[in-house]
Amino acid sequence: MLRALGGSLRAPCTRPPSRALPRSALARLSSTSRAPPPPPTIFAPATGMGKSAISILRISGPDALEVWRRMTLPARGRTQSERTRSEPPVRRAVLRRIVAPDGELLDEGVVLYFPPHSALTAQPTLELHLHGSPALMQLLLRLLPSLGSGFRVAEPGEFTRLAFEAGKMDLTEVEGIRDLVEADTEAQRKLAARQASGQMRAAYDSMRGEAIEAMALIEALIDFGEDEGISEGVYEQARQKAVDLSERIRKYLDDGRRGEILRQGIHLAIVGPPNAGKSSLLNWLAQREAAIVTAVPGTTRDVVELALDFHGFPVHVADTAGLRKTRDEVEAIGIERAVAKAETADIKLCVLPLDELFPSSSSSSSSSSSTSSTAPATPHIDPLTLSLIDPYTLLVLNKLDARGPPTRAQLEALKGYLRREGRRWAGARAGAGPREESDEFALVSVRDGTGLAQLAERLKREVKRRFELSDALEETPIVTHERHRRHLEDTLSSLTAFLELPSDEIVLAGEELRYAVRSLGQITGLVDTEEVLGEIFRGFCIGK
Ligand SMILES: Nc1nc2c(ncn2[C@@H]2O[C@H](COP(=O)(O)OP(=O)(O)OP(=O)(O)O)[C@@H](O)[C@H]2O)c(=O)[nH]1
Ligand SMILES: [Mg+2]
Repeated sequence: MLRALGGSLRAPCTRPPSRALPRSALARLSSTSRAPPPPPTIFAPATGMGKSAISILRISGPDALEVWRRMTLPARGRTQSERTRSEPPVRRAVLRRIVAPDGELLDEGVVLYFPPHSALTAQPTLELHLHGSPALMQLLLRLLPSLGSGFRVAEPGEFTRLAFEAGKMDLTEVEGIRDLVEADTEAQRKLAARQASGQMRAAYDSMRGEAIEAMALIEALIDFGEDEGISEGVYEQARQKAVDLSERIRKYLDDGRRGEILRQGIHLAIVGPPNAGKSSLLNWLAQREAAIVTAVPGTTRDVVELALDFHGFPVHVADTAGLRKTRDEVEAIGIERAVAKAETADIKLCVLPLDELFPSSSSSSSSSSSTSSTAPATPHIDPLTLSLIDPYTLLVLNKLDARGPPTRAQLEALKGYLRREGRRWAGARAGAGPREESDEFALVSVRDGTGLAQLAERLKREVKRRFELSDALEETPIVTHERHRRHLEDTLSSLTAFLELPSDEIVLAGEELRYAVRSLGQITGLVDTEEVLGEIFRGFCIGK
């Protein structure tokens, strides 16, 4: 709706003068082509479009004060001096009557004025704080264009783009604000706030500073080296700077993609053989009947996904089809999807039913404690399930209620079996003593709830260990966007190329360092950003 309105209100674009035009037309056009056209005055609701206590309409551009002059009047009972005020006070809330250009009273609200130097957009900016009526907002959006041809509805992210173009924000801060608006959970909010506050800008600016220093040394060698007898250690100094910077960038890149994963959500897959209790576990995590549970093995066919706020972390949980050999075409597709999900998951919960894991003891489930003296049967896990167990997999042994807790000897046998099969899993430690056993396997009964609180606690520890941010950026270097990672990788390969060059290839060396400086500048938007700007600002809502 808003987009369509904006499209129809867009100012017609001015074309450059054509040679075929008659003289008079050319003269007219050339007089206007000398000065760039004035920027438009853009407007949009800064708050949601639903009913609310207050909604804010933001207007920014050279003609913003026209709205004050033609669509506001002093509030009832105000002094004479306020009646005659032609300009609003700067950055001070004033109560005004809001009127249509034809004089009809529309509302009474608070008006705030930011002159160019204190407005983020660097343009005169007015905010009307109105009663939160969608009808009123719609009406104002229709009325504003009648104030002049320069008025139009803002495009998504246009206010922020003006702030970027005015140098009031860099690209990382812009992305941080967008992420803050999009944040669903506490961890995402924290990450976005860190970025929006300029922490990452500072880090990337200082990296760029280091690259510039190295480049300046090489440039000095190129310009003056031989003639002016610049001291010998200069090339070595530049090399050392490049080595240090490469090290720093490697630390950033080696973050396990924590930032990107946190922003987009942690992917958790529940995998395991059929009938293990995977869907039951999903339902417990979701606290609702999200997936079908039956006693029929192979109940879940497709991936069932849901998004959770898990202790402040955004988690996408996927319940998957039970893994087994099958001739059933539909089930086989489900299993393929399950494997694909598991392979791209950040964390896996592999659910193994105790009664199938230790088959020989199933007949003596009631006397499991007495079986500890006899050698336990070798546990068995289906090869497909086995192949998915990796250091990011928590092993969940389910159906504790049905067969009693496994003996220590059985758990040792299970560990031995997994190790012989070359599997490592989250919490597995060589020679771990009994005290760590609770970390190695989660023993649960999803049916009666035994062990589930401990499992949730264990999962929380795993998520925090891998994704929690420390407050200081240098302690937990983190890359939040794929775009930043790409530029950092480019920087690193330029620095590596520089370091591999023989010292007499000084011109090429200078060129490689220039590439490095350029790639770092692209992260914050200092250079060559036009192609990425559209991409970044498109992600904003109208009014930001
Ligand atoms: N005794 C017992 N039964 C359980 C437990 N957890 C699940 N079940 C039962 O095991 C059966 C299978 O449970 P599901 O959650 O559907 O198992 P699944 O792993 O999703 O099975 P598929 O979708 O077939 O792969 C159901 O009858 C559940 O009620 C448990 O802790 N103890
Ligand atoms: Mg299931």
